[in-house]
Amino acid sequence: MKTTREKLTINREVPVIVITGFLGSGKTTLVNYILSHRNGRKVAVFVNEFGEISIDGQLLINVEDDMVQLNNGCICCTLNDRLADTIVEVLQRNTSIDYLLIETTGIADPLPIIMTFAGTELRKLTRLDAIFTLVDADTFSPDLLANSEAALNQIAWGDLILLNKIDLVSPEKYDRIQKQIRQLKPDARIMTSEYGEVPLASIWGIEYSHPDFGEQPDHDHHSEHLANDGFVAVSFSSDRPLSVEKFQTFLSDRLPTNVFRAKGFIWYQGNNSSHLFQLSGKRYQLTPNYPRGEPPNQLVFIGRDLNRETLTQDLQQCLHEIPNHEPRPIMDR
Ligand SMILES: Nc1nc2c(ncn2[C@@H]2O[C@H](COP(=O)(O)OP(=O)(O)OP(=O)(O)O)[C@@H](O)[C@H]2O)c(=O)[nH]1
Repeated sequence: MKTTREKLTINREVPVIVITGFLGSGKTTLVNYILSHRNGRKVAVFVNEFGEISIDGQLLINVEDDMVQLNNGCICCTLNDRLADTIVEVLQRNTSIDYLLIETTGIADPLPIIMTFAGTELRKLTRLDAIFTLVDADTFSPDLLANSEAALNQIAWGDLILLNKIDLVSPEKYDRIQKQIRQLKPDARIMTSEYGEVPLASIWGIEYSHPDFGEQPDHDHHSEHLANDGFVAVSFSSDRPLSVEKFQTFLSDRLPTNVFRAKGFIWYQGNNSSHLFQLSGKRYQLTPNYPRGEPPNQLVFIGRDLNRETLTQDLQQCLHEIPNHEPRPIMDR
């Protein structure tokens, strides 16, 4: 790691925006909004996803060269060192980058990430401008904070709390959530948004965060939140189409109540294109006409104490049966 950094000769601090927030709160939506309003700025995006299959990476707009996917682990714990190395590599490769945008997983504790910027050699190369914490106004409840250390720390460390999905809540619920957030963080800057649409003046050139933890010893800023919060991701992929009826029945009758978030691409029998499937809390949404990737069915389910085997079997049961079909291997984890 040190060797790579020693080679780097940039004498400016590249501003960094960290986008955090609980599962399904709207982080990817906000990243896309920011990217579509970057006005010529060169933005490198780092996307961290929980689960082996990258879905968010496929949903981001126009970032082919300057997007780095950090999968199968969480940058606030197992991938922490890799994040620092990868950032150095990207800055080295592309010295004209104006901004770094980091999208955390929904179960990330932002503190170790802040420490990566503020307490390692990265503080000489980057400047942590802002930590945006998205809160899903629809699914938010004080229970979430009581049961998830990550959700609590996301609010505690956010420079700006973005109360997103405001279209889904009544003014009374909105007032209640605001009060609940202020109980935790009395001086919170709170903004509201629909689909991450925020005034651009609140994004570029904001210098909210100035933490300086001094140089920290390596490996000193890992988090135990995954073990504490008990979240697991179950990924499923298949190159056989799903039966619409069977998948709908699965969603209404068999989907475990402890699934908090699901996302991915699904291909129904008889369709040429895929659907984007998004489930957050109790709501789900299917958006048609997504290009069929390989394999065309890619799904990730995230929740607490999920029974991997049962969920995988249930999804396999949703596949369309082709008469005399020779079973092909299904990649599941
Ligand atoms: N009604 C409504 N839906 C929204 C809004 N913002 C985002 N969504 C939807 O919420 C779902 C989750 O949004 P994402 O942007 O993928 O959320 P995320 O925080 O990246 O989710 P993770 O992948 O779990 O980290 C998608 O179906 C979005 O279209 C909003 O303001 N209102």
